Amino acid sequence: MSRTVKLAVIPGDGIGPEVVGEALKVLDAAVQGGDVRFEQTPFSLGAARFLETGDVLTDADLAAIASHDAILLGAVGGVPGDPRLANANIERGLLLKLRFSLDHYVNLRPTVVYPGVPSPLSEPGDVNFVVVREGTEGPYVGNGGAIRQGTPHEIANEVSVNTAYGVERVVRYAFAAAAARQGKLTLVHKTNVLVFAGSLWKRVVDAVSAEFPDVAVDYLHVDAATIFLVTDPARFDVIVTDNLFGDILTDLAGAISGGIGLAASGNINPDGTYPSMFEPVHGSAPDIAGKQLADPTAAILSVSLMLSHLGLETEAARVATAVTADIAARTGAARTTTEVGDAIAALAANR
Ligand SMILES: NC(=O)C1=CN([C@@H]2O[C@H](COP(=O)(O)OP(=O)(O)OC[C@H]3O[C@@H](n4cnc5c(N)ncnc54)[C@H](O)[C@@H]3O)[C@@H](O)[C@H]2O)C=CC1
Ligand SMILES: CC(C)CC(=O)C(=O)O
Ligand SMILES: [Mg+2]
Repeated sequence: MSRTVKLAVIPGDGIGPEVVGEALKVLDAAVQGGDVRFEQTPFSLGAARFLETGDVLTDADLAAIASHDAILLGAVGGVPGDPRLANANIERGLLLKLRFSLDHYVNLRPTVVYPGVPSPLSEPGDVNFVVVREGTEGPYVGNGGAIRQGTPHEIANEVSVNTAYGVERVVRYAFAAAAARQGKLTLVHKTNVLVFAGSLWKRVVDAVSAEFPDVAVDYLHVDAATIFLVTDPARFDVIVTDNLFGDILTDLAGAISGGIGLAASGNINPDGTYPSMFEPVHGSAPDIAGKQLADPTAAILSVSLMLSHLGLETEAARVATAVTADIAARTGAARTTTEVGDAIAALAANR
């Protein structure tokens, strides 16, 4: 029986359109000749759209996106410091609004060191872990404000919101992920200083652990976690952490595993009430945009995560295998964004 998947595509800004173009090329190659068809709807959103129209994300945009089965996003955001974007708040008004409105409470960020990949680690070892980052709470909720702004007496607050409901559901997801993997869960927080939020996270992990007796639980303060991600990343299986720590740790995870151009992610609504959204971990990289210098592999691997989420495991594996083969064959010679996409698409089509 044939199946149609409605895919919302948000290429975004900077290198977003470049990497999404290659990711869609690989998606086409991976599903060609099969029973599943991706019906794509492009959405022009991001800094460029804001500068043109003044809109960031309208209610109509959100409703239209929500009516799809899945979302593929490149990256959004302009050149940091661009005064024309000072009041736009693209990241919060677009990216975070999508994550919050579509209840993407699991931000899933796997890290693997692929064979042959140049890693800055002297001994990368068996690096294969996944960060389960909370996606709808923490300091990113926009609960804050400033008084006496612009004066020497300014006070700016940015409150981290952690609810028992929000923490429990992501922790439960992380335990289930660990149980299905190597059976090890590491909570990363800063319980020694952020005592209220930290206490909640710790108590929830302790309580949920009773339901998963086969999962070994570990705890690290976030500063120590950055040490071990560099010196002993093989110790990690599943890391569960809040929105901010997860954001920071996963750029580091990208860097130790061959570069941010390889780091994929899924913003998951595990309940299936809303479409999940897949995107590379990286941003819009204005410094290299338009130069064919971006590595599209992270966006391509995000397509693999999307296919797997949609239950299309054969197609997901086809993309992942093509990426693995391409990475293993990399010689260090520079290739354009398009050349990398073409090579991986050819491998994904060759079966
Ligand atoms: N999910 C999203 O849409 C995100 C958006 N942003 C936004 O992106 C803009 C730029 O942010 P930055 O802090 O510079 O982070 P960034 O991730 O865009 O870039 C950091 C560094 O990584 C490099 N890089 C990123 N992706 C790459 C790729 N695929 N291949 C090769 N090199 C790559 C860039 O050239 C840059 O040197 C900002 O407006 C920021 O707010 C940042 C992070 C995530
Ligand atoms: C712009 C941020 C909200 C997004 C980000 O850096 C991320 O999700 O990794
Ligand atoms: Mg980030």
